[in-house]
This record gives sequence, C-alpha cells and structure tokens, in this order.
Amino acid sequence: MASTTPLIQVKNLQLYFGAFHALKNVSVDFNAGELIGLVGDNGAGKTTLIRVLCGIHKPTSGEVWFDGKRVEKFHPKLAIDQGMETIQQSVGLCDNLSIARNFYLGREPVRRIMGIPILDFKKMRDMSSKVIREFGLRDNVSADDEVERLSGGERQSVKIGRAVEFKNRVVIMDEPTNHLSVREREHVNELAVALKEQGLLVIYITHDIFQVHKLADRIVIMENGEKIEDALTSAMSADALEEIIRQGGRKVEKRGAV
Ligand SMILES: Nc1ncnc2c1ncn2[C@@H]1O[C@H](COP(=O)(O)OP(=O)(O)OP(=O)(O)O)[C@@H](O)[C@H]1O
Repeated sequence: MASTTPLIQVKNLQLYFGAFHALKNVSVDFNAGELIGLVGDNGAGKTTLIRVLCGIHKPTSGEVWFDGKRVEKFHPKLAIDQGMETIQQSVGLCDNLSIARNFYLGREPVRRIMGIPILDFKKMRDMSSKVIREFGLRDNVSADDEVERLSGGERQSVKIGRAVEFKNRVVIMDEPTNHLSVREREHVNELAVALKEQGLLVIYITHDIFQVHKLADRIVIMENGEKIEDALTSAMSADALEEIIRQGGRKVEKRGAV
C-alpha cells in the first residue's frame, strides 16, 4: 500500500543539453510501495529523467524532493546513499568477479586481524549464498562462481537481491527483461512485484506496455521530453495506453478500465 507522502517528488523539471530541451517542465510523484511503469517512445526522456533522480544529471531548473527533503546536490554517490539502485540489463556487475564480490561491490565488509584491515570474504560468501538461494538461483551455482557463467535472469536476480539486502528504498529497473527467456522474464517480473510488496518504490522502464500494464500500479508516459500521461493501470487499458504512445499524446478517445 502506497504511503501518502511521495517518496520522490519531481517538480517542474527542465533539462537542457546545450540547446536541446530534453526535459520539459516534468512534474511527477513516486510513492513507496508502488510499481510505476515508465514508458514512451525512443528518445522520450525516460532515461534522462531517471538520470536526474540518480544524480547523474543536474536539472537546469525545477526541484526534486526525496523523502520530504529537497535534493540540493545531484551526485550519483548521494543517490546511492539515499538507497537508490538501478538495475539494467547490461551494467551493474563485473563479469570476472565472483557473485559474492559483486554482491558487495563498493561496500566490501572488512575485518581486522592484529589491527590490519582485510576483506571479510566469509561474510561476503555467507550472505550472498543465502540471498541468491532466496532469489531463485540454481542449486549448482555457488557464491564463489564468477558472474560470467550466470544467465541474464540470474544476473538480474543478483542485482535485485543486492538491492533488497542493502535495504534500498528505490529500485529503478531499466529494460530489465531485455534478451531474457520467457521464464526468466517472469521470474524478474515476480521479483519486481515482490520488491514493491516489501514497500520499495519500483520504477520499471520498458517499451513493452502490455507486460508492464500487468505489473504496474501506475503508468507514466513520456513523449518528446514531456510527461503526457499519468494513469492508474486499473483506470486505463493497455490498448488505450499504447494508443496514447502511438499518437504521441494527442487526445485519445479510447480510454476506459481494463
Ligand atoms: N548526454 C546527452 N547529451 C545530449 N543529448 C542527450 C544526452 N542524453 C540524452 N540525450 C538526448 O535526450 C533525448 C532523450 O533521451 P533518453 O535517453 O532520455 O530517451 P529514452 O526515453 O530513455 O529513450 P530510449 O527508450 O531509446 O532509451 C534524446 O533525444 C537523446 O538523444
């Protein structure tokens, strides 16, 4: 169930890349415990909006509020510290490191022997073994295996498990099921729903309006740098939403509940 104060509030966001107007007065609320489908055609501005939230781009004007506080500085490290994790198909894991090392990438636990700090491999292995089982990795995969040998769906599971274990509050899934088999896609989508049920905000970027309509509580459509629709999935069919994207926000008559 979504809480009343939005976890993230975006207010009148404008972003220019030089003379190019990439985000045009975008305002949108994102609530904890909600799964939001962020959709729109190629170049609509979805990734740019997310990059502002992740501290990669500083907006030209407008405001972002996180958990009731205005974000003053845009920096990826600050966004990560606030509990923001981005899950993309192709990035986020180092192929030549073990699952355990990937799990703790940048947050490696340290223990001291005679005052000398050393990486706590046992802790990394034990914790990541537990999590990868919970997140459905095959029994013959061990936390010591290199990520290279994992399937696309298993890689996504490691990233999602990491987000949960480190108590992330926001998980941004950017085309998380691209190139996955039907089964793996279902598994990743089930995990996305499980994350929102645990109270996380899940922002799910995709081109597959029909897939995300089944999962999401709300769909936000972007077009040419603008937000052109923000609708509860219970209030609008996937067909109607697809029509809005097809027509680029021009008035669509074919609305209605699913
Ligand atoms: N760093 C940048 N410099 C200049 N233009 C950029 C930059 N990043 C994005 N753009 C432009 O901003 C527009 C929006 O791009 P964005 O990546 O946000 O679209 P998108 O909705 O995520 O598209 P896709 O679904 O294809 O990934 C595009 O026209 C893109 O070329």
